[in-house]
Amino acid sequence: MTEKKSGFWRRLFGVEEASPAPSDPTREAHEPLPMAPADADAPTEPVPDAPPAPADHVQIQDGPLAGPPEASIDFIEDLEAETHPAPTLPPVVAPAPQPAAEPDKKLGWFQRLATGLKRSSDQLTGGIAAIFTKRKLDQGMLDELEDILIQADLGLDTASRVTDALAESRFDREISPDEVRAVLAAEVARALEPVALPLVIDAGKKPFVILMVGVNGSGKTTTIGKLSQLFAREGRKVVLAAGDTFRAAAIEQLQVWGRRTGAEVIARAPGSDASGLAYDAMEKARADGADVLVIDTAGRLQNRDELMAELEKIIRVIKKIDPEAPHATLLTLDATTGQNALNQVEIFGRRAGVTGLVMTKLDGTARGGILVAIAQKHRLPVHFIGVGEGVDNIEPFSAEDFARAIAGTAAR
Ligand SMILES: Nc1nc2c(ncn2[C@@H]2O[C@H](COP(=O)(O)OP(=O)(O)OP(=O)(O)O)[C@@H](O)[C@H]2O)c(=O)[nH]1
Repeated sequence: MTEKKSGFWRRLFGVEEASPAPSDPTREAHEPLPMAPADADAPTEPVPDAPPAPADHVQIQDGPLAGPPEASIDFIEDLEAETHPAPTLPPVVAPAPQPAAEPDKKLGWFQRLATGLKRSSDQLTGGIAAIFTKRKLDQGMLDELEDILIQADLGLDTASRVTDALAESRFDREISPDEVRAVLAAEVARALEPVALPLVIDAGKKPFVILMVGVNGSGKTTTIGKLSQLFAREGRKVVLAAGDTFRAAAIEQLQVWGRRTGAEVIARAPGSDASGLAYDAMEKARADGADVLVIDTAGRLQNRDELMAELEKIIRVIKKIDPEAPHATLLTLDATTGQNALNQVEIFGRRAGVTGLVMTKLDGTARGGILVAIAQKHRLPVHFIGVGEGVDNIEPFSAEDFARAIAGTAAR
């Protein structure tokens, strides 16, 4: 099959592909990606050397923060009500732990997942249907399939595995699109299985500290709202820290989520020192006996060194109170950013010690296969995926469900 494997690269670049390193045959031979252009407009907060403010300087702002009218809570809620009717929420105070998902609830989630991944799935299944038209499987069809899988951002490794599996079992025999989709689902599940790991909240850590990091607009604050809802349903006491101190609207957005999910929100005025706020939030969450503290941070492009240094400072300050914290550092990745997400994982991983991933906005792209490429390259746990803005659009990540949804095969 060596002739087939070189097909995509030869056709694309007129050259043979580089072989993966023999020591790690499952990794892709990715060139370092070009950095995103520097965001010259992003505000740069000075990082003072002074130690963080003592706990009694905590400002918990119950009322609206100062800011333009379009950043007010009322405005945001009115706007959200207009554009996204608020989902019905359960009672916010100490709900009882939920039993395991019932079959129809599980099916409901799968349908939502399949709807969310429809663009990616349509792209793949449409391409497969066009190639596999009751003909005997030949090399040309395998090459075309490989192109489609690579265009869907699944990565060369998975694309090759799928075509190899088909070539081994079905070469020169008739094959239907359904059979190809089944092989695709199996290979995607196989690639994702090792990284589909739940976010385990260690009840022995009080609070269990989660730091959310990611580039601007990748979905940190929305994911915090969803997680807060999830934790509240599990009966946990949650505190949220509005560490995105650059944007008044981000602080207020978090306060809205806090109100909706029954979580206390620790905030300071816009422009405050983010590491000082993180310190205050740690002390307050600890004093209150919170189970989970989730710290929001300002979005930052991974190539902005001074902003990445600020993130490192936040982590250092958190460790002054609990050397083991943060217990989880979650990177939110916007699926629509495509290949740049690979670069984000690498740099945030190096600077902030990312422990797990949340991929958001999979409903907004036809190239959701990027999750598979990331899983194979970086091997970081994928805890959750986002397929919608609503508070209920979160569920622990399941490799098999994702694979079936993206390959357009039926639910289990
Ligand atoms: N369609 C869709 N939209 C999402 C999803 N997750 C987040 N969003 C939207 O993406 C936009 C940005 O989300 P935020 O949560 O504000 O992102 P952020 O990372 O906190 O942004 P910054 O504070 O600018 O760094 C909002 O309009 C969200 O509603 C998702 O899974 N699907």
